[in-house]
Amino acid sequence: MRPQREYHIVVLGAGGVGKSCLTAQFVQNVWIESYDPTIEDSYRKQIEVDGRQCILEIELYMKQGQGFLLVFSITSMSSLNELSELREQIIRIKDDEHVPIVIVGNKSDLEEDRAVPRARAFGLSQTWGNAPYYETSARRRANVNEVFVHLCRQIIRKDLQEPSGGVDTTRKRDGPSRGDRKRDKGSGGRRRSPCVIL
Ligand SMILES: Nc1nc2c(ncn2[C@@H]2O[C@H](COP(=O)(O)OP(=O)(O)OP(=O)(O)O)[C@@H](O)[C@H]2O)c(=O)[nH]1
Repeated sequence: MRPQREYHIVVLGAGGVGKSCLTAQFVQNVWIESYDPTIEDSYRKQIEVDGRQCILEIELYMKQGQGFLLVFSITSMSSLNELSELREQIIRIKDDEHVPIVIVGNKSDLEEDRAVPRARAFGLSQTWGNAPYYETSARRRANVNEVFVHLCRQIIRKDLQEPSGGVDTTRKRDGPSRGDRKRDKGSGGRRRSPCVIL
């Protein structure tokens, strides 16, 4: 079997778009109506992508992230508009125009409240060099695996071109626990708060 690699993913987007719910669905297969920060500490997931075992770990720090899920809510145009600035920050911080990004329009179960036409989000994805665009529902667990797998696949592809990208899975982790980070978020405001999976 191919060796395991560990990849760092960052989930970003405006407050309330569903970052925590998407993550909980992906990692734990649960729908959390009202997010409870106390169950956060086991977020780390091993998946197989194209025959490779990958450990996904979501990081708080953009600098560490190798792939980014940029999440908005299809019920909020402003949440889509916030993504452009986030992408610029990512490119600046990573110093890489081609950093793996997947755009995620969450809350697709709320079609009747849609404020972002699909074509609008798709248009944005095209201006970002055809970044993949998915509509997801954390509530219905629609397209949840797909966004993480697609992002992981992009990271793998990049990792194969620039092999220093992945992280040795035996390395020691440092930094605060996910719970600490989530609590910090409360004092730092809701905008652009990352969802951290460890
Ligand atoms: N209908 C619907 N509601 C959702 C979905 N995903 C999340 N929500 C709701 O949206 C609200 C915010 O979800 P969170 O996952 O906490 O959002 P977040 O982006 O992590 O928000 P912050 O922690 O503030 O950054 C919650 O009330 C969820 O129940 C979805 O797919 N469909």
